[in-house]
Amino acid sequence: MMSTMSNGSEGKDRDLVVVGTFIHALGLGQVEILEETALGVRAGKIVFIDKTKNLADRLKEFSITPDKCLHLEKHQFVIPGFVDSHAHAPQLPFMGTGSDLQLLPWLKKYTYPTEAKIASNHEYATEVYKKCVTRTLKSGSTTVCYYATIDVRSTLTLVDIVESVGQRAYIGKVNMDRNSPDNYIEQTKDSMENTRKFVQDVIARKNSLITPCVTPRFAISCTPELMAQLGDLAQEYSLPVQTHISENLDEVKAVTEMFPDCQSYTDVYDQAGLLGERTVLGHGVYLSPEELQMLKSRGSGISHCPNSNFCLCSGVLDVRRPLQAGVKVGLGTDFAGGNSPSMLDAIKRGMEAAVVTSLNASEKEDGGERLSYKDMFFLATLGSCQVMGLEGVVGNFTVGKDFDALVIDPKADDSPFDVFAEETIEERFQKYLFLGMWRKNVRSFFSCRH
Ligand SMILES: O=c1[nH]c(=O)c2nc[nH]c2[nH]1
Ligand SMILES: [Zn+2]
Repeated sequence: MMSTMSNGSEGKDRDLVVVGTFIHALGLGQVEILEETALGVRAGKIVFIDKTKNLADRLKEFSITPDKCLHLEKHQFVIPGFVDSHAHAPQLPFMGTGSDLQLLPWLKKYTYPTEAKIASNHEYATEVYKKCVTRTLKSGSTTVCYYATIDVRSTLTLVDIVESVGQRAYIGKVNMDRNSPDNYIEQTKDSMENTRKFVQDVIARKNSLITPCVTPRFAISCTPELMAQLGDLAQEYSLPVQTHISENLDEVKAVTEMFPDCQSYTDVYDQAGLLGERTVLGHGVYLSPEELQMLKSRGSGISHCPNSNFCLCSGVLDVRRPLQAGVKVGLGTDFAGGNSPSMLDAIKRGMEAAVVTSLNASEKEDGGERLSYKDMFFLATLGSCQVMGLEGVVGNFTVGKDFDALVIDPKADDSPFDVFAEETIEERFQKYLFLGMWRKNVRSFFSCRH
């Protein structure tokens, strides 16, 4: 059901015009359906979007020959590639297991041993990362914000693999200099030196699709000294930052006790200079109104990870709270805390979280209307882009942005849902979001150069 259209590495300079139906989000709750539309791409960028009836004029204007036009079938439609704003590449081996524990014991029992094995066994790391990137790409995530491990060599291998398939990614070498197992911990000095080495290596590749991301794991596993130096590094190289915040009550309590001089969990990161306009904070379930105000003033955003919040019994984020506070929000899979690499799954879990939070809200604290599938689609595309600072690059179909898209075919062989002549495009689109399957319904990706 999912198909990918590739601009192909050799095709980056080629012209392409896609003719058919396009569906994208313009903002929260705002989904636009463009039927009988022609979208022109030159050197990977969208150069025009017009009604099909004006196609001949547009081809002339851009000196494009008709053989460059790809006419989609009536039942197919194009959506932006999904943007997974929070994923752990080395956790793939245990995805789908380990939901018996909550966050802190889960890290000890499942996560750290798996990540330590990947950090010390390069062959294994290569196998896991190849499988991981294949999974995310086949799920329709053309952009991913990845955590790797503390090891530079294998994290660079993840960069190689992501580069080889043309996925867009932020990739972070994880930093951990305390409260971690003896075989999976760094000295502060080594952590910084290795991070700088990693950053410089990735920048030297000059691949505009891949950005090194400063990645202190979370406040519990990083000293204030390390976090402050990482904040300086992010500023020195103008880098994005990713970390976890306020995911689980035991975690929040531990952070509060560890940092008595900070006003809040958010203040811990603020004091370290880690809160900027491209800071992606995973979870944010228990943030206070004051913390949300601080995030808004710093321009930092939250990656909502509903699947992981359910699987690890962390809690249920009422996404309306950060949104109403003016904080940017995107959607993430957070595998293997979450048990799926698919953003279609994240959308479904996000809908479930929206139901739970609206049922739980008392009349007095009514947060407004329950979020809709349109809101979830926004979070999974443009919302995640806003959090990652990529809203000017991808996330929807706008002239000047990169053409980064999935061609959805509801009638693909073995499609997990049925279509009927009388249904509207919008109904078919909803069916895809709730019943579609990543590998079956996507026919091709655009902008992934593989
Ligand atoms: O969901 C999570 N996954 C992790 O790997 C992690 N590390 C710190 N906090 C975390 N939360
Ligand atoms: Zn995570």
